[in-house]
Amino acid sequence: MVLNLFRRDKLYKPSEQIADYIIEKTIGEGRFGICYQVSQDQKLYILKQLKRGMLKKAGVKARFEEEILKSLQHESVPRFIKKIECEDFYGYVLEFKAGKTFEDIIYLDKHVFARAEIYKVGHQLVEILKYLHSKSIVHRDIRVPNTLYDGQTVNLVDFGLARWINNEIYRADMDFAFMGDFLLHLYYSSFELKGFKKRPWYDELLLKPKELLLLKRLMGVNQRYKSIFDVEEDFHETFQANK
Ligand SMILES: Nc1ncnc2c1ncn2[C@@H]1O[C@H](COP(=O)(O)OP(=O)(O)OP(=O)(O)O)[C@@H](O)[C@H]1O
Repeated sequence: MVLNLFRRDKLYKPSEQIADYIIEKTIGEGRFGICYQVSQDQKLYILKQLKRGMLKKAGVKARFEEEILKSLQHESVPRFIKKIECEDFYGYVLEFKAGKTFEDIIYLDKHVFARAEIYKVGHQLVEILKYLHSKSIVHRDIRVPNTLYDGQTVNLVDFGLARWINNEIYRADMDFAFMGDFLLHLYYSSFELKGFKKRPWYDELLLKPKELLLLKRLMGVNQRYKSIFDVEEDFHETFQANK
């Protein structure tokens, strides 16, 4: 059955059922879709409902997340379980990944990331990017609401903006500025503003010279990295030097 694009989107409530899955709760609603936590046989999953408006406007682009997730097999990326398509619903079921978003950990829990933990998290992110880029995929949305952490493992979700690298519009190095910005959120978790004057991050954070250069190159303030392997090399050298 094919989704009727002209009907309004139905919002599902806890204990309602879609295919064989029971809605446990709504996690969030964005411009493109609605994200639910669902269960089947007491196991948790994520169900993403794509909005009709977005399916109409974005056309094939709306299906990239699905195609890309189907092509990936990595412990830090949710597995694509199945597509659900009927007159009332278009979406898919994904593996549920443990952990809170870094957004909640930093801004709700007020967790402070020391340098050793920034290294642990950053190292996992580099490994995920190595995998994605080796598969010719650029994520383009690595941000604190799209990364989950349970204190040990980092998981990357939301592949809605991910694309196949074509070295023109979609380049692997697009992920580096996101990675730099993500790391800055971790550094800022321990930052206390002294005085009133807000300065740029590279002036106000207390960073060692190699850390500063790594972040500046990720952010494109200094010459941008060409490949994730160059990032990896500098990342490890930087943190080894700081031990
Ligand atoms: N596989 C997953 N396992 C656990 N939680 C997940 C998973 N996928 C998404 N989430 C949670 O759901 C939230 C929304 O997911 P996602 O960003 O993929 O949906 P979205 O509809 O694209 O939202 P937005 O439009 O706001 O980006 C994430 O911030 C995360 O907390």
